[in-house]
Amino acid sequence: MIEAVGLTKRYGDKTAVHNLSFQVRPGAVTGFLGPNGSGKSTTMRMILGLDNPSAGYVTIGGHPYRKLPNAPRQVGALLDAKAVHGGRAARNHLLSLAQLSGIPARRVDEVLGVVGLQDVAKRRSKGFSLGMGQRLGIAAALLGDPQVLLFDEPVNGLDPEGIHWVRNLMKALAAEGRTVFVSSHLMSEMALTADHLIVIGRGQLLSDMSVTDFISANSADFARVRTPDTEPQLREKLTSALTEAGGHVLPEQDGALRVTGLALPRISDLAHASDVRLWELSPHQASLEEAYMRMTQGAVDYRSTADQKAGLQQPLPPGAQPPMPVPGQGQPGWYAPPPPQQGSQPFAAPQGAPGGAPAGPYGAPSAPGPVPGAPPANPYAAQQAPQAAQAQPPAAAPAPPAAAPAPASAPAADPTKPEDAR
Ligand SMILES: Nc1ncnc2c1ncn2[C@@H]1O[C@H](COP(=O)(O)OP(=O)(O)OP(=O)(O)O)[C@@H](O)[C@H]1O
Repeated sequence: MIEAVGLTKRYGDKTAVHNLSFQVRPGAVTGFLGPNGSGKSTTMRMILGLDNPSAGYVTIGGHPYRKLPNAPRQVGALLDAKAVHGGRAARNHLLSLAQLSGIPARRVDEVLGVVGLQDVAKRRSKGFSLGMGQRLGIAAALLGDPQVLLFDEPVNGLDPEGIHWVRNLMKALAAEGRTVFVSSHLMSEMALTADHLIVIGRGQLLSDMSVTDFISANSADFARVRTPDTEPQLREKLTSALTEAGGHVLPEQDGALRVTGLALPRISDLAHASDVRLWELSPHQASLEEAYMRMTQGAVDYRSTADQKAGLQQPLPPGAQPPMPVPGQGQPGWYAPPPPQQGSQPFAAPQGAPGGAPAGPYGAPSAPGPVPGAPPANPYAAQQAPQAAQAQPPAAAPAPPAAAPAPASAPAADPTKPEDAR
């Protein structure tokens, strides 16, 4: 088990991680989610003893990483897949790591097979694609057959088949009773892979719960209501009636209304009592992706000036920043999620539940191609530059920081800067 207590990391004026406490248990995949710059890599580096906490502590199996006897046999990590000697053949890279930790050479060939790199084992890794680099990094993490595994963005650069394989690998490792801690930006991917989620924003804990609970606590049911386009006054009339009845009404881009806080039959009755005809009254549920974005919205450091999430958010006064989310209460100013109790919404059953893909043996990297039942891609995934990611078992060498520091002042208001300025 990994346990963090009051973990804090400051770099000068910048607090990268603030008073973070959580546990990562064995036998489950725990997803570690947060926007860019929220402190995921910093937390992982502290877990692996590569950075010292400014306050608090973190242990693995009750010991700080640096005090673990034969740590590479107990903990494996993929932090930055580019942290390899590019001139070395893949097999030789793994062999040198194995020799440093007293791991027999036959294990190198085993892990090459597990990640599907056996045919390119003699090729220099500098010619590897991003996906091959990730696989090599995962091989390095598995080398010591450790009980505890940390993966920082393991699916970065992988094609759908690779993503599917990583998903099944994580699940299989957890099913063997190992502790698997995986960071990602992709809520949709984590919903399929993880059993438990830890969500942070600006270094602070926003959520620590099972995926199932996260879905029921954060996926907001809402109704779409449309009045005749030809009579805009009916829309106004209905908006007033629904608001007076305690509903929360926001305009959709196509002229419909998005209503939360009122059941469908009640909306229908209110429309009838107000003498408003309806062209549409339909149940909907916000996706998990939306729920995650709602939760982390106030904790996003880098945002495009053309914000695709605008439709989810209530208008803010000019120049105002969204407030930080309050743990357990969601994001102020966003569509309010329903209260977490079950059955309070008469419409729309939860969708996007985890476990969409069947678990498979992790020694089969050539998994079937398209991911069945995979949710739509995160619209932000395409905006993010592929991140340098690298693999390296923690004992191999003191790792350089996995991510370069961001500029001291967040470029949120600067349209000349990319969304992820690092
Ligand atoms: N060595 C460092 N010196 C100064 N600031 C740093 C350093 N490392 C990280 N930071 C800052 O700490 C914050 C958290 O960074 P971190 O890399 O941990 O976030 P992250 O959640 O992993 O981000 P991403 O998802 O983009 O990889 C950022 O604002 C970053 O700029």
